[in-house]
Amino acid sequence: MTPSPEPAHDRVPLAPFWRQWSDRAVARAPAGWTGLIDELRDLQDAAAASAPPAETVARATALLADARRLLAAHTVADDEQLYGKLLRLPGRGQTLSPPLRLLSWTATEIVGEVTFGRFHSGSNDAVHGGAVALLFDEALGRLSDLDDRPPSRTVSLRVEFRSLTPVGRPLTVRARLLGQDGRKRRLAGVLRDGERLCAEADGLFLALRPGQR
Ligand SMILES: CCCCCCCCCCCCCCCC(=O)SCCNC(=O)CCNC(=O)[C@H](O)C(C)(C)COP(=O)(O)OP(=O)(O)OC[C@H]1O[C@@H](n2cnc3c(N)ncnc32)[C@H](O)[C@@H]1OP(=O)(O)O
Repeated sequence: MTPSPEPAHDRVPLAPFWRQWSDRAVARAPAGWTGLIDELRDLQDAAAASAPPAETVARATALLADARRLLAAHTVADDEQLYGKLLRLPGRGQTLSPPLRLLSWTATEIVGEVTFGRFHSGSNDAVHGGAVALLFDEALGRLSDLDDRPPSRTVSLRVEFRSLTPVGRPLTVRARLLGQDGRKRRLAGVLRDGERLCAEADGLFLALRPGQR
């Protein structure tokens, strides 16, 4: 299959480890795989936003159970899964966090755009705080491992919620690498709705030792 990467994402430099990880998943992904993931994301938003009558609930539940059985018949080990591994796509082929569309990047800073759907709403059309933290983990994690830096893992992530983060609007996320000390990388991020600051974060990421899992 050929998931068509957005032009900007296609140019993001991937370190050898991640290139191999992603290319292997791309090579194994069947035709239509990214369409399935997009449908799943839209389904999550539609379910969160709906208040259907009982007949619709029964029909949708049966359809979902059918789809679940179809997929479960092809369960593979974590190493073999495709979900989340398509690094050249904004959403990486996963639905846990909303697609992060990179607009620009250097070795020490990325700027991206993200739109949270109803699935990530807490209440008041505002994004759940845990989903905001998830976005920061994703954005800081991508910058931490960008270019030729070895893979890292989040050790700590602190989020300050400055104002409500709206659902359904394109937001800007900016992540910066503040410094590196051996295996330790300090990163910071801000999330804005236009000029308004929604949240900011700082995180510590630790590069894995060779062979470390
Ligand atoms: C399109 C572009 C794509 C680019 C391509 C990117 C692809 C990528 C995409 C994925 C983007 C998603 C990104 C999600 C990333 C996760 O969410 S990772 C999952 C969440 N994190 C975890 O589960 C971590 C769990 N913890 C661990 O696994 C282990 O504790 C760790 C992190 C491996 C560290 O263990 P270790 O190697 O044994 O390290 P250890 O010797 O304990 O500590 C090393 C140093 O760190 C310090 N340290 C350890 N913990 C702490 C702490 N909490 N606070 C301060 N210092 C600490 C130690 O004091 C020590 O310092 P020194 O003594 O060396 O000065």
